[in-house]
Amino acid sequence: MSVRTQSPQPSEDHLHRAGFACFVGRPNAGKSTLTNALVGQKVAITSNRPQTTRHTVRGIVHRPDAQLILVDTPGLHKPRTLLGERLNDVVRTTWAEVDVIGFCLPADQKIGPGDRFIAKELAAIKKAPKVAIVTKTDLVDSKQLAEQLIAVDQLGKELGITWAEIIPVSATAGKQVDLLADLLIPLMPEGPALYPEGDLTDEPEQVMIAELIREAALEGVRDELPHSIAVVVEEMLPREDRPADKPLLDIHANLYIERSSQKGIVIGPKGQRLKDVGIKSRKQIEALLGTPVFLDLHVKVAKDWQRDPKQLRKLGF
Ligand SMILES: Nc1nc2c(ncn2[C@@H]2O[C@H](COP(=O)(O)OP(=O)(O)OP(=O)(O)O)[C@@H](O)[C@H]2O)c(=O)[nH]1
Repeated sequence: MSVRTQSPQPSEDHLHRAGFACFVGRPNAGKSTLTNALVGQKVAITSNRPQTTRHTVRGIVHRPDAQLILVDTPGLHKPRTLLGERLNDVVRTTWAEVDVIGFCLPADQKIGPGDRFIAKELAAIKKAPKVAIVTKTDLVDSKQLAEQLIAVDQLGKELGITWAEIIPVSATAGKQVDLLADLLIPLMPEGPALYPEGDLTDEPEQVMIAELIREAALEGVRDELPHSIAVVVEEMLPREDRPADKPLLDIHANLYIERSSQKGIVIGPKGQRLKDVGIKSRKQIEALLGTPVFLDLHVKVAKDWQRDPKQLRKLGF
Protein backbone atom coordinates (compact mmCIF):
# COMPACT_ATOMS: atom_id res chain seq x y z
CA MET A 1 0.00 0.00 0.00
CA SER A 2 1.33 3.42 -0.81
CA VAL A 3 -0.09 6.33 1.13
CA ARG A 4 1.01 9.78 0.10
CA THR A 5 2.16 12.25 2.71
CA GLN A 6 4.94 13.97 0.83
CA SER A 7 4.99 16.08 -2.25
CA PRO A 8 6.01 14.27 -5.42
CA GLN A 9 8.80 15.66 -7.54
CA PRO A 10 7.66 18.29 -10.03
CA SER A 11 6.85 16.77 -13.39
CA GLU A 12 9.87 16.41 -15.59
CA ASP A 13 8.12 16.03 -18.89
CA HIS A 14 6.98 19.70 -18.97
CA LEU A 15 3.82 18.66 -20.74
CA HIS A 16 0.69 20.69 -20.30
CA ARG A 17 -2.16 18.60 -19.01
CA ALA A 18 -5.88 19.27 -18.75
CA GLY A 19 -8.75 17.07 -17.71
CA PHE A 20 -11.66 16.25 -15.49
CA ALA A 21 -11.81 14.81 -12.01
CA CYS A 22 -14.85 14.03 -9.93
CA PHE A 23 -15.22 13.31 -6.26
CA VAL A 24 -17.61 10.62 -5.21
CA GLY A 25 -18.57 9.38 -1.80
CA ARG A 26 -21.52 9.06 0.47
CA PRO A 27 -23.43 12.16 1.57
CA ASN A 28 -21.44 14.36 3.95
CA ALA A 29 -18.12 12.76 2.98
CA GLY A 30 -16.67 16.24 2.40
CA LYS A 31 -16.67 16.38 -1.42
CA SER A 32 -17.93 19.95 -1.76
CA THR A 33 -15.60 21.27 0.93
CA LEU A 34 -12.67 19.60 -0.78
CA THR A 35 -13.64 21.08 -4.15
CA ASN A 36 -13.75 24.54 -2.60
CA ALA A 37 -10.42 24.04 -0.85
CA LEU A 38 -8.73 22.96 -4.08
CA VAL A 39 -10.15 25.82 -6.08
CA GLY A 40 -9.58 28.28 -3.24
CA GLN A 41 -13.02 29.81 -3.42
CA LYS A 42 -16.52 28.80 -2.59
CA VAL A 43 -18.01 27.23 -5.71
CA ALA A 44 -19.87 24.18 -4.45
CA ILE A 45 -22.37 24.53 -1.67
CA THR A 46 -21.54 22.83 1.59
CA SER A 47 -23.79 21.97 4.44
CA ASN A 48 -23.91 19.53 7.31
CA ARG A 49 -27.05 18.01 5.77
CA PRO A 50 -26.73 15.12 3.38
CA GLN A 51 -27.51 15.42 -0.30
CA THR A 52 -27.42 19.13 -0.73
CA THR A 53 -25.40 19.06 -3.95
CA ARG A 54 -27.80 18.70 -6.87
CA HIS A 55 -26.00 20.40 -9.70
CA THR A 56 -22.79 19.34 -11.32
CA VAL A 57 -20.55 22.19 -10.26
CA ARG A 58 -17.14 22.47 -11.84
CA GLY A 59 -14.33 24.06 -9.95
CA ILE A 60 -11.18 24.76 -11.93
CA VAL A 61 -7.65 24.54 -10.57
CA HIS A 62 -5.21 26.54 -12.69
CA ARG A 63 -1.53 25.67 -12.68
CA PRO A 64 1.16 26.87 -15.08
CA ASP A 65 1.49 23.31 -16.38
CA ALA A 66 -2.06 22.07 -15.95
CA GLN A 67 -5.74 22.66 -15.63
CA LEU A 68 -7.75 20.42 -13.37
CA ILE A 69 -11.51 20.64 -13.77
CA LEU A 70 -13.42 19.34 -10.80
CA VAL A 71 -16.89 17.99 -11.25
CA ASP A 72 -18.89 17.73 -8.07
CA THR A 73 -21.75 15.24 -8.33
CA PRO A 74 -24.67 14.57 -6.04
CA GLY A 75 -24.34 11.54 -3.80
CA LEU A 76 -25.30 8.19 -5.25
CA HIS A 77 -28.09 6.65 -3.20
CA LYS A 78 -30.93 4.16 -3.27
CA PRO A 79 -33.53 5.97 -5.39
CA ARG A 80 -36.99 6.43 -3.90
CA THR A 81 -38.35 9.10 -6.21
CA LEU A 82 -38.00 10.13 -9.83
CA LEU A 83 -35.60 12.84 -8.68
CA GLY A 84 -33.52 10.17 -6.94
CA GLU A 85 -33.28 8.13 -10.14
CA ARG A 86 -32.30 11.15 -12.21
CA LEU A 87 -29.61 12.11 -9.70
CA ASN A 88 -28.13 8.62 -9.88
CA ASP A 89 -28.10 8.79 -13.68
CA VAL A 90 -26.24 12.11 -13.48
CA VAL A 91 -23.66 10.49 -11.23
CA ARG A 92 -23.06 7.47 -13.46
CA THR A 93 -22.86 9.58 -16.60
CA THR A 94 -20.28 11.80 -14.94
CA TRP A 95 -18.19 8.83 -13.81
CA ALA A 96 -18.05 7.47 -17.32
CA GLU A 97 -16.70 10.75 -18.69
CA VAL A 98 -14.00 11.85 -16.27
CA ASP A 99 -10.25 11.24 -16.34
CA VAL A 100 -9.96 10.37 -12.67
CA ILE A 101 -12.38 9.55 -9.86
CA GLY A 102 -11.59 10.56 -6.28
CA PHE A 103 -13.43 8.36 -3.80
CA CYS A 104 -13.92 10.32 -0.56
CA LEU A 105 -14.16 8.45 2.72
CA PRO A 106 -14.31 10.37 5.98
CA ALA A 107 -11.51 9.45 8.40
CA ASP A 108 -13.81 9.67 11.40
CA GLN A 109 -16.36 7.09 10.27
CA LYS A 110 -15.96 3.36 9.77
CA ILE A 111 -16.47 2.15 6.22
CA GLY A 112 -20.15 1.27 6.03
CA PRO A 113 -22.79 -0.08 3.64
CA GLY A 114 -23.09 3.36 1.97
CA ASP A 115 -19.38 3.36 1.08
CA ARG A 116 -19.53 -0.24 -0.14
CA PHE A 117 -22.52 0.52 -2.34
CA ILE A 118 -20.52 3.23 -4.09
CA ALA A 119 -17.28 1.21 -4.16
CA LYS A 120 -19.05 -1.66 -5.94
CA GLU A 121 -20.32 0.74 -8.59
CA LEU A 122 -16.80 2.16 -8.88
CA ALA A 123 -15.33 -1.29 -9.43
CA ALA A 124 -17.52 -1.56 -12.53
CA ILE A 125 -15.98 1.59 -14.07
CA LYS A 126 -12.85 0.35 -15.75
CA LYS A 127 -11.51 3.32 -17.65
CA ALA A 128 -10.84 6.02 -15.08
CA PRO A 129 -8.09 5.64 -12.48
CA LYS A 130 -9.42 5.83 -8.93
CA VAL A 131 -7.80 7.72 -6.08
CA ALA A 132 -8.96 7.01 -2.53
CA ILE A 133 -9.17 10.22 -0.50
CA VAL A 134 -9.50 9.89 3.25
CA THR A 135 -11.13 13.17 4.25
CA LYS A 136 -11.52 15.12 7.53
CA THR A 137 -8.22 13.86 8.96
CA ASP A 138 -8.29 16.72 11.48
CA LEU A 139 -11.07 14.84 13.32
CA VAL A 140 -8.98 11.77 14.18
CA ASP A 141 -5.66 10.88 15.80
CA SER A 142 -2.84 9.18 13.93
CA LYS A 143 -3.83 5.70 15.12
CA GLN A 144 -7.39 6.04 13.85
CA LEU A 145 -6.09 7.50 10.59
CA ALA A 146 -3.71 4.59 10.08
CA GLU A 147 -6.56 2.14 10.70
CA GLN A 148 -8.75 3.90 8.19
CA LEU A 149 -6.02 3.91 5.54
CA ILE A 150 -5.57 0.17 6.00
CA ALA A 151 -9.35 -0.37 5.81
CA VAL A 152 -9.49 1.59 2.54
CA ASP A 153 -6.63 -0.46 1.12
CA GLN A 154 -8.48 -3.65 2.13
CA LEU A 155 -11.73 -2.45 0.58
CA GLY A 156 -9.95 -1.96 -2.74
CA LYS A 157 -8.41 -5.44 -2.61
CA GLU A 158 -11.74 -7.02 -1.68
CA LEU A 159 -13.62 -5.43 -4.59
CA GLY A 160 -10.82 -5.58 -7.15
CA ILE A 161 -10.23 -1.85 -7.30
CA THR A 162 -6.62 -0.74 -7.77
CA TRP A 163 -6.21 2.63 -6.06
CA ALA A 164 -3.86 4.84 -8.07
CA GLU A 165 -3.16 6.58 -4.77
CA ILE A 166 -4.49 6.62 -1.23
CA ILE A 167 -4.23 10.08 0.24
CA PRO A 168 -5.32 11.54 3.57
CA VAL A 169 -6.48 15.19 3.50
CA SER A 170 -8.19 17.79 5.64
CA ALA A 171 -9.99 20.36 3.53
CA THR A 172 -10.87 22.57 6.49
CA ALA A 173 -7.32 22.55 7.91
CA GLY A 174 -5.84 22.85 4.40
CA LYS A 175 -3.70 19.77 4.94
CA GLN A 176 -2.43 17.91 1.89
CA VAL A 177 -4.91 19.71 -0.37
CA ASP A 178 -2.19 20.97 -2.73
CA LEU A 179 -0.60 17.55 -2.68
CA LEU A 180 -3.89 16.06 -3.83
CA ALA A 181 -3.85 18.40 -6.84
CA ASP A 182 -0.21 17.41 -7.48
CA LEU A 183 -1.26 13.76 -7.58
CA LEU A 184 -4.34 14.25 -9.73
CA ILE A 185 -2.64 16.34 -12.40
CA PRO A 186 -0.29 13.62 -13.71
CA LEU A 187 -3.39 11.46 -14.24
CA MET A 188 -4.82 14.05 -16.66
CA PRO A 189 -4.33 13.67 -20.40
CA GLU A 190 -1.87 15.86 -22.20
CA GLY A 191 -3.57 18.86 -23.78
CA PRO A 192 -4.08 22.62 -23.78
CA ALA A 193 -6.12 24.51 -21.17
CA LEU A 194 -9.84 23.99 -21.67
CA TYR A 195 -11.01 27.11 -19.86
CA PRO A 196 -9.75 30.71 -19.89
CA GLU A 197 -7.25 31.63 -17.17
CA GLY A 198 -9.04 32.86 -14.06
CA ASP A 199 -12.32 31.03 -14.59
CA LEU A 200 -13.13 29.18 -11.42
CA THR A 201 -16.28 27.51 -12.60
CA ASP A 202 -18.43 27.32 -15.70
CA GLU A 203 -21.61 26.84 -13.71
CA PRO A 204 -24.02 29.50 -14.88
CA GLU A 205 -24.20 32.32 -12.37
CA GLN A 206 -27.92 31.88 -11.92
CA VAL A 207 -27.52 28.27 -10.87
CA MET A 208 -24.81 29.15 -8.37
CA ILE A 209 -26.98 31.93 -6.96
CA ALA A 210 -29.93 29.56 -6.66
CA GLU A 211 -27.69 27.11 -4.83
CA LEU A 212 -26.53 29.78 -2.37
CA ILE A 213 -30.15 30.65 -1.59
CA ARG A 214 -31.04 26.99 -1.20
CA GLU A 215 -28.09 26.47 1.11
CA ALA A 216 -29.20 29.37 3.34
CA ALA A 217 -32.78 28.09 3.32
CA LEU A 218 -31.68 24.61 4.40
CA GLU A 219 -29.97 25.81 7.53
CA GLY A 220 -31.81 24.88 10.71
CA VAL A 221 -34.97 23.48 9.13
CA ARG A 222 -36.67 20.27 9.99
CA ASP A 223 -35.19 17.06 8.69
CA GLU A 224 -37.84 16.29 6.10
CA LEU A 225 -37.67 19.66 4.42
CA PRO A 226 -34.28 19.76 2.59
CA HIS A 227 -35.41 17.42 -0.16
CA SER A 228 -38.50 19.51 -0.73
CA ILE A 229 -36.75 22.80 -1.48
CA ALA A 230 -35.78 23.97 -4.95
CA VAL A 231 -34.74 27.49 -5.94
CA VAL A 232 -35.02 29.08 -9.36
CA VAL A 233 -33.57 32.49 -10.22
CA GLU A 234 -36.20 34.00 -12.49
CA GLU A 235 -34.51 37.25 -13.40
CA MET A 236 -31.27 39.18 -12.90
CA LEU A 237 -31.21 42.77 -14.10
CA PRO A 238 -29.03 45.77 -13.31
CA ARG A 239 -31.20 48.48 -11.68
CA GLU A 240 -31.76 51.36 -14.08
CA ASP A 241 -30.87 54.97 -13.28
CA ARG A 242 -28.01 54.06 -10.96
CA PRO A 243 -24.78 56.08 -11.04
CA ALA A 244 -21.93 54.11 -12.62
CA ASP A 245 -20.02 53.91 -9.34
CA LYS A 246 -23.09 52.67 -7.40
CA PRO A 247 -24.57 49.77 -9.38
CA LEU A 248 -27.30 47.54 -8.00
CA LEU A 249 -28.34 44.17 -9.35
CA ASP A 250 -31.98 43.12 -8.93
CA ILE A 251 -32.37 39.38 -8.49
CA HIS A 252 -35.80 37.79 -8.41
CA ALA A 253 -35.87 34.23 -7.15
CA ASN A 254 -38.55 31.70 -6.26
CA LEU A 255 -38.11 29.19 -3.51
CA TYR A 256 -40.28 26.16 -4.26
CA ILE A 257 -41.69 23.81 -1.66
CA GLU A 258 -43.86 20.76 -2.19
CA ARG A 259 -46.79 21.44 0.13
CA SER A 260 -48.39 24.57 1.49
CA SER A 261 -47.99 23.12 4.99
CA GLN A 262 -44.22 23.66 4.55
CA LYS A 263 -44.65 27.37 3.97
CA GLY A 264 -44.72 28.22 7.67
CA ILE A 265 -41.41 26.43 8.25
CA VAL A 266 -39.64 28.28 5.46
CA ILE A 267 -41.11 31.69 6.17
CA GLY A 268 -40.96 31.46 9.98
CA PRO A 269 -42.77 33.56 12.59
CA LYS A 270 -43.55 37.02 11.18
CA GLY A 271 -41.48 36.14 8.10
CA GLN A 272 -38.26 36.31 10.12
CA ARG A 273 -36.73 33.09 8.81
CA LEU A 274 -37.20 34.00 5.17
CA LYS A 275 -35.80 37.43 5.92
CA ASP A 276 -32.69 35.85 7.47
CA VAL A 277 -32.32 33.52 4.49
CA GLY A 278 -32.49 36.57 2.21
CA ILE A 279 -29.88 38.51 4.17
CA LYS A 280 -27.49 35.59 4.45
CA SER A 281 -27.68 34.52 0.81
CA ARG A 282 -27.56 38.12 -0.44
CA LYS A 283 -24.23 38.63 1.30
CA GLN A 284 -22.84 35.50 -0.32
CA ILE A 285 -24.19 36.45 -3.75
CA GLU A 286 -22.62 39.91 -3.41
CA ALA A 287 -19.30 38.29 -2.53
CA LEU A 288 -19.61 35.96 -5.52
CA LEU A 289 -20.52 38.63 -8.06
CA GLY A 290 -18.63 41.55 -6.52
CA THR A 291 -21.60 43.88 -6.84
CA PRO A 292 -24.37 45.08 -4.49
CA VAL A 293 -27.56 43.07 -4.87
CA PHE A 294 -31.24 43.56 -4.14
CA LEU A 295 -32.70 40.10 -3.59
CA ASP A 296 -36.41 39.60 -4.03
CA LEU A 297 -37.31 36.17 -2.69
CA HIS A 298 -40.73 34.50 -2.95
CA VAL A 299 -41.96 31.19 -1.60
CA LYS A 300 -44.12 29.14 -3.94
CA VAL A 301 -45.76 25.75 -3.76
CA ALA A 302 -45.01 23.33 -6.62
CA LYS A 303 -47.09 20.37 -5.54
CA ASP A 304 -45.07 17.15 -5.19
CA TRP A 305 -42.43 18.44 -7.62
CA GLN A 306 -40.04 15.58 -6.94
CA ARG A 307 -42.46 13.09 -8.50
CA ASP A 308 -43.64 15.17 -11.42
CA PRO A 309 -41.51 15.05 -14.61
CA LYS A 310 -42.90 18.36 -15.88
CA GLN A 311 -42.10 20.20 -12.68
CA LEU A 312 -38.66 18.57 -12.50
CA ARG A 313 -37.81 19.92 -15.94
CA LYS A 314 -39.03 23.37 -15.02
CA LEU A 315 -36.87 23.34 -11.90
CA GLY A 316 -33.82 22.39 -13.93
CA PHE A 317 -33.49 18.65 -13.29
N1 LIG B 1 -13.60 18.76 10.46
C1 LIG B 1 -13.77 18.73 9.14
N2 LIG B 1 -15.01 18.82 8.64
C2 LIG B 1 -15.17 18.76 7.29
C3 LIG B 1 -14.07 18.61 6.40
N3 LIG B 1 -14.54 18.58 5.14
C4 LIG B 1 -15.88 18.70 5.24
N4 LIG B 1 -16.27 18.82 6.53
C5 LIG B 1 -17.64 19.00 7.04
O1 LIG B 1 -18.44 17.88 6.68
C6 LIG B 1 -19.75 18.28 6.32
C7 LIG B 1 -20.08 17.79 4.92
O2 LIG B 1 -19.20 18.39 3.98
P1 LIG B 1 -19.60 18.58 2.44
O3 LIG B 1 -18.40 19.09 1.75
O4 LIG B 1 -20.88 19.34 2.32
O5 LIG B 1 -19.88 17.07 2.05
P2 LIG B 1 -20.39 16.47 0.66
O6 LIG B 1 -19.73 15.16 0.54
O7 LIG B 1 -20.18 17.46 -0.43
O8 LIG B 1 -21.92 16.29 0.98
P3 LIG B 1 -23.18 16.11 -0.04
O9 LIG B 1 -23.33 17.39 -0.77
O10 LIG B 1 -24.29 15.85 0.92
O11 LIG B 1 -22.89 14.93 -0.90
C8 LIG B 1 -19.79 19.81 6.46
O12 LIG B 1 -20.33 20.14 7.71
C9 LIG B 1 -18.31 20.19 6.37
O13 LIG B 1 -18.02 21.38 7.07
C10 LIG B 1 -12.73 18.51 6.99
O14 LIG B 1 -11.69 18.40 6.31
N5 LIG B 1 -12.66 18.57 8.35
